[in-house]
Amino acid sequence: MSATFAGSWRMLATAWRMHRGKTVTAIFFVVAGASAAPLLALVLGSMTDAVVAGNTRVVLLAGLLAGVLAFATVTFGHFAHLAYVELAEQAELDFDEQLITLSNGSVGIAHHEHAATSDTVTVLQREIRQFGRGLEALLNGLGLAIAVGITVVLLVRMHPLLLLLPLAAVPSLYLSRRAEYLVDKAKTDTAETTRTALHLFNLTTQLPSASELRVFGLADELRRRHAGHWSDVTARLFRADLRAVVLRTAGQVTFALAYVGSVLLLVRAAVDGRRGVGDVILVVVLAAQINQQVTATVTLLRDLQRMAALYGRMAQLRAAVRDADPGDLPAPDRLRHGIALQDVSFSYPGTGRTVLRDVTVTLPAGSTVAVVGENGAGKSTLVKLLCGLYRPSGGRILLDHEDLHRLRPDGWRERISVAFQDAVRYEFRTRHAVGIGDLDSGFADQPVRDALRLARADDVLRQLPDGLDTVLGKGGSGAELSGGQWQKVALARALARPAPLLLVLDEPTTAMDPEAELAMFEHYAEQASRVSQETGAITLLVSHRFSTVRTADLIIVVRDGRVVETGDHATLSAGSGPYAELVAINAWAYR
Ligand SMILES: Nc1ncnc2c1ncn2[C@@H]1O[C@H](COP(=O)(O)OP(=O)(O)OP(=O)(O)O)[C@@H](O)[C@H]1O
Repeated sequence: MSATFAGSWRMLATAWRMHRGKTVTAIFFVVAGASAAPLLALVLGSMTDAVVAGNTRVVLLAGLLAGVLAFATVTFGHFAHLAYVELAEQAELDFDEQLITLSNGSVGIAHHEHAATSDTVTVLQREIRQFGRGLEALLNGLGLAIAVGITVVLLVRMHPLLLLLPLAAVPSLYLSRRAEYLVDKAKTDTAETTRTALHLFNLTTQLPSASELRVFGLADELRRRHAGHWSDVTARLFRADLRAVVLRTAGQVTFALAYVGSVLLLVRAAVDGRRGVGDVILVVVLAAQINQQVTATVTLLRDLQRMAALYGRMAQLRAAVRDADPGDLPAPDRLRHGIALQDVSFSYPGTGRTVLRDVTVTLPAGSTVAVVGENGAGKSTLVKLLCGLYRPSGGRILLDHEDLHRLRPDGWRERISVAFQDAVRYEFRTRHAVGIGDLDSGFADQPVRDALRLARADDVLRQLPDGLDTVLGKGGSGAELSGGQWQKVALARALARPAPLLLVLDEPTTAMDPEAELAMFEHYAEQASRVSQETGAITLLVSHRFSTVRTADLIIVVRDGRVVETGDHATLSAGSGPYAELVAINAWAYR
């Protein structure tokens, strides 16, 4: 219960933060509307007594007052609704932003790997949309508390035993809480299956997978799996809902019995002449209202508990993404020695498998380094560690003798640039899809054009109907690009950042032909070597193309998570180690 109160309090604080005037307006109308209902019962009772006594003046006055109270009961809720519905929308936006901030706010991306965190995010994405109902429940709860207070006072005046009537609501409330817990638990338990079903749904309805689905004839198979997962989720949620309904019904039956008892109590008193007809009317109306109040309380509590759970999940997420001791040193202006990996090992969170082990290698300042190895060797993982997206499970990464994790994370991120293997396709205007690589440039024409030129993407730009202002992608009037063209845009984005200390090109050019890749890389490396004289910048290339790799100052060969060889092309290819083997296979494949 204390979590529900804490959640309610936070919800009120959220509404207050969104808009004070609207919060006060909503509270006023809800409270006034709710108080009007029990007062209406009182006035109706008095009016009935006045009718029986033939007192026309009181009948008229009470009638007028009853009209005003009935108007307030019926309409004030709508006025309140106007105020809180907008508050709720603002709050939902605020939650969306918090969720985005939390998902992106940590130094690394390790929290995305934890199934529990992923499930929390899945449930939050859905529950955030319920904030409006939660806020409505909270405001109505306030009104209800006041209405119940007035009702209790009026009932006790009639007969002390009638005080038991609201108490009869307690089992109902308890059982409702239990029911809510069961439903909430079922949602958490089914979150993983829901996520899989959503993934399958996206696969079967979206463009990126459409071709493979047709070629492999996967549509029926994926539809079957999707249906299977959804049926499983639906069945489990239905079972939880069923148990919840049984519990809630049991609680309400208890109250219904108490209601009938109270009315009988007053009817007997009226028959004995101890009470007037007006009192019977008052109690009949009040008891009916209590019934509504209890039903409303049960629903309200359910919504409030759901909101409390939302705040709880938000706190869990905040704790999950909080980084242990993020560094606070500034990133260096230049690299003097380079980046040294010392006995680095790594396992992805939640897996017991070591994908990098005992990696000890130095990337000298000012050099061009190539990482080669078979699929799954650990090349991209190495890149992610260098970017600070994960912390090594063992060993250290030193930047000029300073541990990478002692640096302020955003400081280091400002000094690196990466074209990832699976680069994001930003369906933005071209100037934005490239310009976000260097937000400081303000998406101006020249830097974006320079980056596109550096990435050898001038041809892509030439065919865009509105030049830099062409929206990329399928959506609306967008221009869809080929896989290689998307890669060039991603590469331009990485190259847009001026003078990074570490530029990583993680197979960003697989869709380019080898000559184009080599020309791009040589052109870039030439420019980079000029800049790196001053800054000691390192260019790290992950590639399977030996024509490009051979130009690197240092080649690192990774196999099964270990660095098995380092050196330059001439030395390594002259030997008989893994690199020479790979070169021979490559030469044979391309002969
Ligand atoms: N997010 C992840 N969670 C768990 N394991 C992962 C994750 N990403 C990669 N791995 C595993 O780590 C190992 C190394 O993967 P990595 O992507 O670093 O290889 P790679 O050398 O870049 O391969 P490729 O040349 O195919 O891109 C693989 O066995 C892979 O299954």
